[in-house]
Amino acid sequence: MKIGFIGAGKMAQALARGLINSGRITAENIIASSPKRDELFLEQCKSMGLNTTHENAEVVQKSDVIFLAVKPVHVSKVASEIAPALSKEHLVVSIALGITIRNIESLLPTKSRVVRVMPNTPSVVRAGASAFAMGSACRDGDAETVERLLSTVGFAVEVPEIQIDPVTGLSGSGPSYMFSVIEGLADGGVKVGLPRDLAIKLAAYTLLGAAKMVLETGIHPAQLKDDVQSPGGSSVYGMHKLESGGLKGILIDAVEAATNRSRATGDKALPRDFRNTEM
Ligand SMILES: NC(=O)C1=CN([C@@H]2O[C@H](COP(=O)(O)OP(=O)(O)OC[C@H]3O[C@@H](n4cnc5c(N)ncnc54)[C@H](OP(=O)(O)O)[C@@H]3O)[C@@H](O)[C@H]2O)C=CC1
Ligand SMILES: O=C(O)[C@@H]1CCC=N1
Repeated sequence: MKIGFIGAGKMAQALARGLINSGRITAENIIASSPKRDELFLEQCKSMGLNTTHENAEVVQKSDVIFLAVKPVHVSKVASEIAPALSKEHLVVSIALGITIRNIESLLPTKSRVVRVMPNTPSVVRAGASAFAMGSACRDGDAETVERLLSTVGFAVEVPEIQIDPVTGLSGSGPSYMFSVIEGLADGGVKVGLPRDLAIKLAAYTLLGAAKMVLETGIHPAQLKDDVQSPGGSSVYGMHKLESGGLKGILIDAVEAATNRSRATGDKALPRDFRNTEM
């Protein structure tokens, strides 16, 4: 299978690197494009062994599966550039924030096979979490193709499209929240006397271990939390501080705010005069 990325930025590179590291796709079967001004991203792709180009249409010509990995504001322009090169044999996978399948379909030739995916950057270490929703012209087997691709870089699940904005608020944006949690825990460790590099490692392993316990034991996180807190012990004192600061409430607010931002971005990122050309 030949994979193309239109947009060679952070998320495209995370997916490409994860795919290559999985051993299932080789770098020479991946091509990425970016505008001429963007030499840095393309140089990074070249150093991974990917084919690169400044022409978006070339990505389409050389790929079976084409990831639209550009910011939402660029989707409409990119769609108009690739539309003439698209055929019904291509699968177009959009990872753009907020942009609905209906809107992407309306920018491409009729019956274009479109999938909307919300991945996340831990795909780079094959610990990603992606959700995807299928477009109206997708064929039998397309969902399996997407699931197979995404599950080589982590967890992948098909959802109704209405859930993609909430997924964006949680797992799409979530790594940024968790990096801040690691940074904050590490700052705490440094404050009480740990060396910085050790504090960062301990914080990261703590998140990794907690996440693995949730996934591998199937036990509810509240029970796992209770199991750490001895009566009158240290953890409940720490927890009291976190809840005094409204930890769970602030996390809920964060997911909701990011979800709403995704919805609002989709509303305004595309021009009103959607094109709909014949294939
Ligand atoms: N980063 C993340 O964690 C995640 C991002 N996403 C989504 O993925 C998409 C890309 O995000 P991200 O990788 O972070 O962004 P980046 O800015 O890192 O990458 C976007 C890339 O698209 C290029 N680009 C801009 N215009 C065009 C064009 N006309 N044709 C081809 N390429 C173009 C940019 O070039 P230049 O820099 O020169 O403009 C850049 O290389 C966004 O829609 C984002 O919402 C989804 C999930 C997670
Ligand atoms: O913040 C963003 O725009 C993208 C979408 C999800 C994660 N990053």
